[in-house]
Amino acid sequence: MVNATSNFSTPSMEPTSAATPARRTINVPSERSANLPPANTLIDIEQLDFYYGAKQALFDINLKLDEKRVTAFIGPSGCGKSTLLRCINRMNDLIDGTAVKRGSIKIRDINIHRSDIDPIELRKRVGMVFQKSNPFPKSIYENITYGLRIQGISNKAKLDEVVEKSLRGAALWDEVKDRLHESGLGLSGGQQQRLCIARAIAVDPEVLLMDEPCSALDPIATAKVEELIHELKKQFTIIIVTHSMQQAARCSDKTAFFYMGKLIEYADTRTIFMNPANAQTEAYVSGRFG
Ligand SMILES: Nc1ncnc2c1ncn2[C@@H]1O[C@H](COP(=O)(O)OP(=O)(O)OP(=O)(O)O)[C@@H](O)[C@H]1O
Repeated sequence: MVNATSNFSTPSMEPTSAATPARRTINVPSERSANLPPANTLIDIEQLDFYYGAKQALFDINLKLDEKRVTAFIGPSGCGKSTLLRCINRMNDLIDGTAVKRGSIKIRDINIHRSDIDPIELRKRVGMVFQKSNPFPKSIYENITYGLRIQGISNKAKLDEVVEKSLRGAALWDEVKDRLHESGLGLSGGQQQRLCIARAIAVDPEVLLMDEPCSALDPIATAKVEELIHELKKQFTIIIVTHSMQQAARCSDKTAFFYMGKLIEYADTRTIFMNPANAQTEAYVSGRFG
């Protein structure tokens, strides 16, 4: 996936001593440059305040997410990355007491909280892949076709076509083409995660939200999913929450850094890791907190 890389250490703000932890060195692929051609905004988040009951979890988030690019959300535990991700397909609606109290999220200029928007339809357009792979206890074939069958599609030729296309899209076809009718639970952890990605893309979404999709995977399975993300962005807009700075640097075109429910800095990934504007971002990406 990645050809050339440039090594760097973030410039020091203070001398490293026994009292200060060693700084991280992040490799940012040279293709993650600021020279990407401009992209259209697909998702426009404005002045978003989000609450769990009385507790405010997101404060005045303003963020424009590019179409057919990969954006990484990074920041220390509890800063609101997953909350914001789940706002984008209204998954938080499923949690009692949650509310967007101010602001908006628009996808292609349509406010996703408009009264005529059906959250189930929205989630077809904005698919999600979770930290822990969660295949249904069904065959590989049925996992992929589940969403289509719910939509009333039962034509076998059509279902076969989508199964092959989705599994190829998730770089899993060659590994499972001879066992499509065996249980998805019989696959390895990495294969199960790619099966979940195949299931998500089978309904042809525009956006894929990925919440720490590799955190339960070994390095080889992680590398496969990262390679896949690189391929998938040709077709989908991808937003990935990750705790791995290396993963954000390898996979994403833009990175948003959050701290305590606020968006601190958002820029192309190379800038965030090599030349962040904000001292908190610099401290986080260089490993001095979080
Ligand atoms: N279901 C919930 N009910 C109440 N508070 C919640 C709920 N989910 C998250 N929170 C709170 O909202 C804040 C943001 O949490 P969130 O999970 O979005 O952070 P995060 O950056 O994704 O963290 P992590 O990296 O640990 O997954 C935290 O203070 C968290 O405790």
